[in-house]
Amino acid sequence: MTASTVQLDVSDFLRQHIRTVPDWPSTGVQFRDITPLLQDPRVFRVLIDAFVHRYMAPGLRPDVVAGLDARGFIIGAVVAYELNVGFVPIRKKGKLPFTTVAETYELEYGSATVELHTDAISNGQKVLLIDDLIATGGTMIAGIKLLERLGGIVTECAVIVDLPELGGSAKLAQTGKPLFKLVEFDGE
Ligand SMILES: O=P(O)(O)OC[C@H]1O[C@H](OP(=O)(O)OP(=O)(O)O)[C@H](O)[C@@H]1O
Ligand SMILES: Nc1ncnc2[nH]cnc12
Repeated sequence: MTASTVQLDVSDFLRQHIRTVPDWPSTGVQFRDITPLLQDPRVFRVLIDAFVHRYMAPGLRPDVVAGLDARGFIIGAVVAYELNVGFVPIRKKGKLPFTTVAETYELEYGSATVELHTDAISNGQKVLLIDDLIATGGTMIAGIKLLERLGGIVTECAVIVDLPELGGSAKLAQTGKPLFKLVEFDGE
């Protein structure tokens, strides 16, 4: 069995546990809800292990994991713990108490600002940036900008779900940052 065959099986398995909610939070949005992936301990373990196995490899092992508010925290923190590296939260505006750097970006349904503590990253640290999903790519690219403003090197971005129709993964590819994704929803 080839490695790509194994990855496809995991992808199909995880896809079955993602719920699609039509017209939420607004008309026309097909919301991909990852909470069922977390509810069943067996599924949650398959999900986390898919990330951990990849990033345990010496060439891909980060110095730190950064997670995007809020669903990126759920998986990012567990992956960091399993890799025995630290975890850094990138939060929505107004939540971090210390001095911050900030980036504003557009979403599929609105706009947002994310912030990072100025002492969260050391110069030259290799960072794995994790979120649950990439849609337009605004959140992920804002996260990369924040981490790199502090001297971090974002070696890879990782998500559970890619929505390629919304253009985010193509936009991210233009930045030269690799994207690791487990499930894709395209035109469904
Ligand atoms: O690629 P983009 O178009 O930027 O969209 C992706 C982002 O949107 C969702 O978060 P949301 O802002 O809804 O916040 P939440 O995690 O707090 O629900 C999702 O969890 C990603 O962070
Ligand atoms: N369609 C979608 N489903 C879940 N999270 C999202 N974030 C942005 N677009 C989304």
